[in-house]
Amino acid sequence: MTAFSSIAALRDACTILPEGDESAARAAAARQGTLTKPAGSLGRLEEIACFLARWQGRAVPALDEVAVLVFAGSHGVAARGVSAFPAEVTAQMVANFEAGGAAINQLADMAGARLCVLALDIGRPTADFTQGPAMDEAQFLAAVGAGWDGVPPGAELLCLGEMGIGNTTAAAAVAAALFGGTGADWVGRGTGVDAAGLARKAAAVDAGLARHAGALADPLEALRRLGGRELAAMFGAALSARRKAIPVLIDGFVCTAALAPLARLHGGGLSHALAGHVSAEAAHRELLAKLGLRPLLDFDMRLGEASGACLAVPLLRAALACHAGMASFAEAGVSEG
Ligand SMILES: Cc1cc2ncn([C@H]3O[C@H](COP(=O)(O)O)[C@@H](O)[C@H]3O)c2cc1C
Ligand SMILES: O=C(O)c1cccnc1
Repeated sequence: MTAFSSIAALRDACTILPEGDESAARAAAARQGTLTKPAGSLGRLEEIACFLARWQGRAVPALDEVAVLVFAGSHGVAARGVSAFPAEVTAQMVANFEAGGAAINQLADMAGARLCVLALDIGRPTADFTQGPAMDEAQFLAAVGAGWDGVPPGAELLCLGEMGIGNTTAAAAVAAALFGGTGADWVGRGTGVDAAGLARKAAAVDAGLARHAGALADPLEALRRLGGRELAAMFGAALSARRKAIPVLIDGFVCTAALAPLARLHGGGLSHALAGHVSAEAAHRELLAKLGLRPLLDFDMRLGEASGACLAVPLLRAALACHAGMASFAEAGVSEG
């Protein structure tokens, strides 16, 4: 049983989205106005406190339960020489996640977050999208459903990330389908391909865009035909989080491209999400700009795995420490301006 029995049912779920708790957001903003600091002086920390209030539905939000979900998938397009690493690294890294040896294990620990890794049929790559749809409808809905089901109900914040050799090519193809342009506009070095590898990536994206041209006006079809299981799962998880009133931290280029169809289907589709960082992957800055997302960090990271999302968690904790812990002018006996 998957969460969605058809693409039409999934599309319906994407078009009617809760807008968050306006009164909790207002109460948080009012509280910020009473705290012992000049109005607005904590800048984005204040915005973050109000954002978390809106999406958690309480004036004083908490981050006791932070979940990190990393989805792994295998890509048919990897056979086209689009990555600096062989496809088997995906399964090897899943084992590394399980053994605690990857970057995300350390960053999730440091962030006080619970890491969950979900491998999605990694023994069975998607189809090469230059030849046909990456996933058939059943495969796509199963992956979206795995993401939907993977969100822990009690989470107060969800960090999303991925592992999948070749997936910066899939992400570039999805971004090009949603926002226009050619492969060259959206591909980057990924794991570190050379100039010839970069040209192969651009050519693969262009071939995919041409192959699926008639179907790409539909954001869900773009994700199904050009994406991958871990991208579809991140999309499903972000949609589920929206329904469960759980705010989301987006990771890098791949994660952003995976969630972008939600913004294309619904104007405010990603208003429950913050961009944890801007990745060094070439087109991430542009993709965030297209989505109106301003990254929290700009750290030259280009890893994926939810690493950039996790690294931003302490900023959210800092926002809430001030929001919950500061005294008001009245409590502290400080004169107001
Ligand atoms: C050891 C290793 C660990 C990783 N962790 C994340 N990625 C990242 O690199 C991959 C995307 O880059 P490309 O499109 O060039 O293959 C994804 O698996 C992504 O999560 C890794 C890549 C490698 C090699
Ligand atoms: O920004 C990303 O998501 C990214 C960049 C390089 C490799 N893998 C992921």
